[in-house]
Amino acid sequence: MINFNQITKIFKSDILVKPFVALDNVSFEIPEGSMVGFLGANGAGKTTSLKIIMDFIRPTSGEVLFSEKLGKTNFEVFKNIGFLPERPYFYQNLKGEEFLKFLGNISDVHASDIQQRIKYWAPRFRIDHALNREIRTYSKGMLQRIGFLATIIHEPKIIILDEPLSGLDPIGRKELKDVIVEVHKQGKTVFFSSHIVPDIEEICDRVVFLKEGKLVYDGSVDSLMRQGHSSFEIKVMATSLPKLNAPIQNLSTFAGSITVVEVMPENLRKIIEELYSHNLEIVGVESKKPSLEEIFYNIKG
Ligand SMILES: Nc1ncnc2c1ncn2[C@@H]1O[C@H](COP(=O)(O)OP(=O)(O)OP(=O)(O)O)[C@@H](O)[C@H]1O
Repeated sequence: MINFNQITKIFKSDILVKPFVALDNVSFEIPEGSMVGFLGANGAGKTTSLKIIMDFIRPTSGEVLFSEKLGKTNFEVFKNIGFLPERPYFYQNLKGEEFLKFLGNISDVHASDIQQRIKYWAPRFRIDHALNREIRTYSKGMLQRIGFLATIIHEPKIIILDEPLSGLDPIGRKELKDVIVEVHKQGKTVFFSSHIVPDIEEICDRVVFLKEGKLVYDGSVDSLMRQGHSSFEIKVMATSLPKLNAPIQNLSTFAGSITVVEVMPENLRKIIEELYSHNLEIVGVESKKPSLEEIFYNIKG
């Protein structure tokens, strides 16, 4: 649906300051119907990429290609994108409902459609109870939810959210993730940036990972998870172990009387045989899959 194609962005703020390469020949895709997490540490280039997609800034080289399903002209394309910036501006004196109506109006949505969409979405966004209150009284979680609702009031085909979950407590994050999932289930393509891997692992089917302005990964969460090597943990009833010949990954003691030996699958049998040959009692063997976070830590940029 959106193809970010060989984009480089160099910031040159001053003739005396060295130009800064914020994005270095980055390409990735946002396929139609997908939920894509855009991952990267602070300063990796996520916001810069989103600004380029939204045409707020121009790339130094490369181009953003939009599928015809989004529209044939720039005007049509951007009408089909809902964007929630990292720090959205809210009219504090407006009530929630007035704010949504205002935004629906400037997006040319018919008044009866705005009303119908508010009626449908507000309870799902758990904001219906506060629509008659001024926005100044909203919590951060409520602001994020009404901001997100505002981005879908004109029924765009794709929704782009810049760090929507940052600064929210666990309950606020769960509530917002629930509505992101709900909106995606209704057929919308979703692209959101985050630096929190478990959030992406939980709800996304694809992930784009940037590290210091370079693309490290663009693909499905499943195939990335398969790249992580599973290991096994063998729990042995002993406070220490004799020297073992087969290679082990890690050794730790647990509850003062159990030693946990981590081994790769190909060494599991050899280690078990060695432990038995020393008359040690094995009390458990468990497969240990790395989390997406552990896999990312190990990816080289
Ligand atoms: N206008 C600018 N002029 C110079 N450098 C800039 C400009 N905008 C961004 N940068 C630099 O580009 C790099 C990428 O910034 P960007 O905001 O895209 O990162 P990010 O991945 O969104 O990080 P965060 O998670 O902190 O928002 C940073 O080092 C930033 O300082």
